[in-house]
Amino acid sequence: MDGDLIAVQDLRVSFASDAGIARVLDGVQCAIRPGEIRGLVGESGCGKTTLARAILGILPPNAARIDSGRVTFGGRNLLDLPEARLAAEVRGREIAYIPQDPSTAFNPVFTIGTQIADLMRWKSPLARTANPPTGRARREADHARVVAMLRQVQLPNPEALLRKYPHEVSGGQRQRLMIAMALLPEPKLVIADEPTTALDVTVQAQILKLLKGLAREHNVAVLFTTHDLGAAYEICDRITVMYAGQEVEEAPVAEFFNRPSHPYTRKLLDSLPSAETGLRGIPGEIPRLIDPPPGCRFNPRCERASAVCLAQRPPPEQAGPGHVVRCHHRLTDAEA
Ligand SMILES: Nc1ncnc2c1ncn2[C@@H]1O[C@H](COP(=O)(O)OP(=O)(O)OP(=O)(O)O)[C@@H](O)[C@H]1O
Repeated sequence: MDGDLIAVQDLRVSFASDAGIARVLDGVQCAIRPGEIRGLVGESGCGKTTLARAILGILPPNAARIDSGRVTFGGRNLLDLPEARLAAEVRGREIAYIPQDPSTAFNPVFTIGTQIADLMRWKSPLARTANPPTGRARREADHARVVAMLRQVQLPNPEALLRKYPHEVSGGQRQRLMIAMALLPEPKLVIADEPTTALDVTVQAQILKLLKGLAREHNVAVLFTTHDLGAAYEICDRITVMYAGQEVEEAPVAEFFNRPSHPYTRKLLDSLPSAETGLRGIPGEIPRLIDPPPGCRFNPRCERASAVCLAQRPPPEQAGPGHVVRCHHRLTDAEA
């Protein structure tokens, strides 16, 4: 759609393994507007990380294959862009990445300051200005940006922190550093892949609040993958639900929680623990992606499934403003 920052269209990705070919993304559609915070939710193994990695061009080269699709960003199809251009122009610059576990993102043998200086050497926004300063002037200007950004992510005493090694700071501080490093190149999109999974609950909430505040302040869009619906509720404008490699529903956050249209979304919401119901799982199992169910992949677990659900994947249908659902038997308002 016109005005989208990024549009993933009909993306199909498969992984080769000894057991056969797993069709991990099956015709995924997902478009994000500038400045929007988008949640990508679904159970473990539904393909969230694979979608994030496909956008960034960092799928494992020997195992993964892109079978079809487009990722349109800035008028280009990122899937067609040569790796050298993707690395130089897009990844870590226009699209930044915050990984699940920040401890693996740092090199343990260099100080944090050295690693951030290295990032700025390649990805500083100053390098993109008409007459960038050079030599010492550039280093000093970049350093001032780094210190200001560390203050924005609420890391106290930035100068001392830059002299530390990654193991000398806490997990929460490392994740704040990752957010700072993602924002320093002034990207248009940040892909945050389960960014708080490795942290304890109170720190998680602080980091999510920080990420949301900074994304708004810098007008950066965020693709936030999570299996935690509570976290998605806290920070997202819109939510896309994936099931076994297919996106099934997309809705503005209030609509998502109040008026879900897809039976799977309903079950996901019902599986949230509450005082009345306790913990409830979703009956049945996630399908094997080597021989997935035909049509709508949720059909074996869906009480509403009929012959058409096995014959054809439902096309996207409008269920409200900005609300799209793929279901042959979607819930009515009364059932939602
Ligand atoms: N390198 C790989 N080789 C083979 N299969 C893979 C590989 N990476 C992922 N897969 C498979 O792709 C499917 C989707 O995995 P993915 O990590 O994208 O899911 P996810 O929704 O991000 O899960 P999680 O929430 O656990 O991170 C899974 O079935 C997984 O086993």
